Amino acid sequence: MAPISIKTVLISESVDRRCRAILEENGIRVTEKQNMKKDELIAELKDYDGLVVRSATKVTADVINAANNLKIIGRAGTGVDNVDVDAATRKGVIVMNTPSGNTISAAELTCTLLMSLSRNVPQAAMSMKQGKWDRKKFMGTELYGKVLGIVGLGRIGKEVASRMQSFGMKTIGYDPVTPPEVSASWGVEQMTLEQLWPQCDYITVHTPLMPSTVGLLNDETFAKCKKGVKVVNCARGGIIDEAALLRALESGQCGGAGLDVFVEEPPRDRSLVEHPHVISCPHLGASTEEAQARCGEDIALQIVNMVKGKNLAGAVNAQVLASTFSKESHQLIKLGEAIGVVLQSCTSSKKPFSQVQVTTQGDCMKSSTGFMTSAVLVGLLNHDSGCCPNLVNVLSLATESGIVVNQGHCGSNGAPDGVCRVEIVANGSSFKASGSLQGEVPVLLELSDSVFRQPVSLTGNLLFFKASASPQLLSSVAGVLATEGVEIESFSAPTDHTGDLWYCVGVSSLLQDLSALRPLVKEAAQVTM
Ligand SMILES: NC(=O)C1=CN([C@@H]2O[C@H](COP(=O)(O)OP(=O)(O)OC[C@H]3O[C@@H](n4cnc5c(N)ncnc54)[C@H](O)[C@@H]3O)[C@@H](O)[C@H]2O)C=CC1
Ligand SMILES: O=C(O)C(=O)COP(=O)(O)O
Repeated sequence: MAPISIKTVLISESVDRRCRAILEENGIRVTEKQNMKKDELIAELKDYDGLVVRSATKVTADVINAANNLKIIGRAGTGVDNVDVDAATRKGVIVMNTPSGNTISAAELTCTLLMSLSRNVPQAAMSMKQGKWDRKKFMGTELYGKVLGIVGLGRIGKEVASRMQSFGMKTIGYDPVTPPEVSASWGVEQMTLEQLWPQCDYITVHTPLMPSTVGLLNDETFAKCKKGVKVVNCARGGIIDEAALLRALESGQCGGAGLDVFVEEPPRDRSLVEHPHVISCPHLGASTEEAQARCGEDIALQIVNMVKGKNLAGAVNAQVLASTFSKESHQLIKLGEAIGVVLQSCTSSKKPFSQVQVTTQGDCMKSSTGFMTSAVLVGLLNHDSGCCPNLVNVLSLATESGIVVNQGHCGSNGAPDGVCRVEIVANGSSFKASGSLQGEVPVLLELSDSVFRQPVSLTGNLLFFKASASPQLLSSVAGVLATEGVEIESFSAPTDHTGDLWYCVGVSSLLQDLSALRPLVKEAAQVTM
């Protein structure tokens, strides 16, 4: 892929100074501006190519849609729920995070809250500060021998498990993705949530916030738990339903909660924070010097490596891009886009497209099918008014336009290796094109039923026309072009000579108006590559 140019970055939160330093060392201008209201952020962001945030900046659809230069949103941390990733994808903006930089810190805070819940440390410390010496009130329980349920066995869940095992806790858990044998290898027995709830003395949640995890612990599931169960949420506010938690605390069904995160941050409703059995922190899971240094450094390096065309790490919405960071793939993307452009120009009177099928052929294209499909779509949709397709957003743009996209790969079976075949359906008719690389140059091998004798080099100005073969065809076309002051630089004719077929000439400049060709040809289109 052509390197993405990022010249200016806005950092809208307190991100470790290494982030700014690394970006600036690599020629990127950085502005740091914190605590902006939404309108200020919208006004400020229009001048930037990149935005770096933590969890407090709400990068909503209206912020993204107003930021016409924005190419990347970097999250110096894990959760991207404060970023409207779908809106960013539609706008062609890459969203990337640094998912492992703060794992240990979040796991350590979780363990701290579990331990504090078992021994009432924060409440005891407060009472000491008030001059008291209350040994009876803060009687605790051991963690040893107790059961800890871990919901979400990803990076943080795993680290919490191994730490709490060293206290002699039995760790059980649930995760729809992590295989049971994997979690068993780090001492967590997996089971269904129905089986898990009644067994736990403590429950800690470590999932992302998404529709399936909102309210995982609610009135119904609290009722299935042991009376007095203690819960910790160091993941995202709302995974434990806040109203249900308050009710469970008041009824004694829940014996205590450690909360680092809230649905609204800071929470205006203080009922949970002020509850005597709740200990809470102002979203401190990642607030350690080490985690911030890692996340700040990681996000800056990831952006710099992407800008330099080295690799794409941490992208959450642009997986197709990750495999495009090689010289070979740059040329293949050019090929895909060029085939798309040719097809869109030669069928422009027949739009809209309803289907696009992209097939890569031969072993050397095996891992290219995904990005070739996106590249072809970029070429096909490039001229649609109001949409700026790129490899990040083009699949969603195509789906939104009702285009059915299919992709596949086939062996070459004796046919040439390294060919990209495209078939589109527009207004019920099918059109095909295929191309490949000759050296580094993208060439067109076929267009509809015309197989070119001399592959068309997809560079410069190209004039395509459909006509029936005749000995005078080229000289007549050349005559019209000469009248318009346009020189022919190359000519590709089809191998076949029957019926109406496509021809292509490389020209010194595009014609002002194609109508001069109309008496000679059935259809004509011109493109600049
Ligand atoms: N409090 C803080 O400052 C911090 C909070 N976090 C939050 O912690 C959470 C976990 O982070 P990581 O462990 O790094 O993420 P991860 O992606 O490594 O792990 C999340 C796990 O949750 C699982 N999961 C998804 N849906 C589930 C469901 N319905 N039930 C059970 N498991 C489900 C996934 O399969 C995955 O294994 C995230 O929400 C992240 O934003 C992360 C760092 C700091
Ligand atoms: O990384 C995460 O998911 C976090 O919640 C940390 O958030 P923060 O960077 O401290 O605002």
